[in-house]
Amino acid sequence: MTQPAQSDGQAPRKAALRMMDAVMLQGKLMSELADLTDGLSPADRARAQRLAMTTLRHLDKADRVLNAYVKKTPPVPVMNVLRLATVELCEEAEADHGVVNSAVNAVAKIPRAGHLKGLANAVLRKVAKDGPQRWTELPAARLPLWLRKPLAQAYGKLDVNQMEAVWSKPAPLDITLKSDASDWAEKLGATKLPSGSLRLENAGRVTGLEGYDEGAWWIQDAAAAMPVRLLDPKPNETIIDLCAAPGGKTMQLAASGAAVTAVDLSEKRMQRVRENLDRTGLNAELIVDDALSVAGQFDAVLLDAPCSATGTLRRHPDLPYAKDGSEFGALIGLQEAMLDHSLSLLKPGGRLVFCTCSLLPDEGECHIDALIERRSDVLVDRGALEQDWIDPAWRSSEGGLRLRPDFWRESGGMDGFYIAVLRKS
Ligand SMILES: C[S@@+](CC[C@H](N)C(=O)[O-])C[C@H]1O[C@@H](n2cnc3c(N)ncnc32)[C@H](O)[C@@H]1O
Repeated sequence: MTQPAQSDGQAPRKAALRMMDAVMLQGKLMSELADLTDGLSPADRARAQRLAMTTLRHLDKADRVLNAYVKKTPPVPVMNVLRLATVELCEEAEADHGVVNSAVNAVAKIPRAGHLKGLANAVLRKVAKDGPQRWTELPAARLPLWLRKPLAQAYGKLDVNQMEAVWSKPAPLDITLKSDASDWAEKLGATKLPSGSLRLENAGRVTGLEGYDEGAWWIQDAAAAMPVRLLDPKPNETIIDLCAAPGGKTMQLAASGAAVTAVDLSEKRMQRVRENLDRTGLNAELIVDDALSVAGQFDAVLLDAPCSATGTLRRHPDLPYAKDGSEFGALIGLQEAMLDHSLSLLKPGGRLVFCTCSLLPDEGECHIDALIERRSDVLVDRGALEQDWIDPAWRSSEGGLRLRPDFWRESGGMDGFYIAVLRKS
């Protein structure tokens, strides 16, 4: 098979711009846009994705640099060309001449905006001259207001600044080991985090790392591995994992020796769970269905409910620009229904871990507050959070665990998550 030829650098830029336009104008997530890099070599595809992600990560900072030179904001596709070029000049320190020329040519080809190429040229020459210095003086990029406002209400502006500082850097690679009694930290040159996950800086190609092929570990953010650590699964317990794909938590549960049933609505995403279990040599019964339709009685339930994913912005800087919060009301309703249904799957005395990778209290703390009000047979298990790797300040008043991106920030932060351990009488 002939490989697509390596390009001169224009193809990745063009693809990055197509992706940014689709995120900002059509509300698409980067994960839905793989077809926009069709025909590119693997190296160009990776570069296109990196350019788009880096520009989205620093978008507000690029706008603040550009605002000094742009009097009237041009249409989004033109603005995206300017933003990409600004990030290349200021964050990536690419050569001025190539970046400016490429951007001017890109603007010339935008339908009904070609006449703005002169503006692009003038603005970017100024950015090339003064932008890199200004870049170093600016604080980390701010989130769009629709998301910044509720986070500032929940955590205060200063703490949101700290979260934004963590989000301005790419995430390290965290992995979960199949068996804790192993020397993988040493073999991989990784740091062992207090919760047991391993962290690698600049990991490179994941599939090339030692232990990947033999399934000794899997990629999982340290925060995402905490719900199962708190569920504390035991061999032969029956555990149902609701909303399981791509299966990070399913593998943790299966590795404990529990009898695991994993449920996900998406056949395509469940295929990822199958592949992950095959690679790691772990077992679980897989059911493709709506979590609200499954029946049975289990010793424990893990509910990792679908949510806004606002805790995962380090790896998904596209999310604040693809979304506007309008879908979140429906998600909050679904989470409440799933929480009630999960409790119906629990044997008396059983335990349920509810979690979301969200920073919005409406998708975490508020659910547990409301649940305690409406169910006298459910208790929040505060004792489950008495772990030496849990900072007491992470515990919230209703008894759950609030994880934030700026926790462990000296070693690279973590995903935002909410976790509560519940017991049914
Ligand atoms: C946050 S992800 C789960 C991550 C997973 N627990 C892990 O650790 O790898 C949410 C999942 O919920 C699934 N989902 C959404 N609505 C669902 C429903 N009604 N029933 C079952 N699964 C659902 C999605 O397909 C998605 O895979």
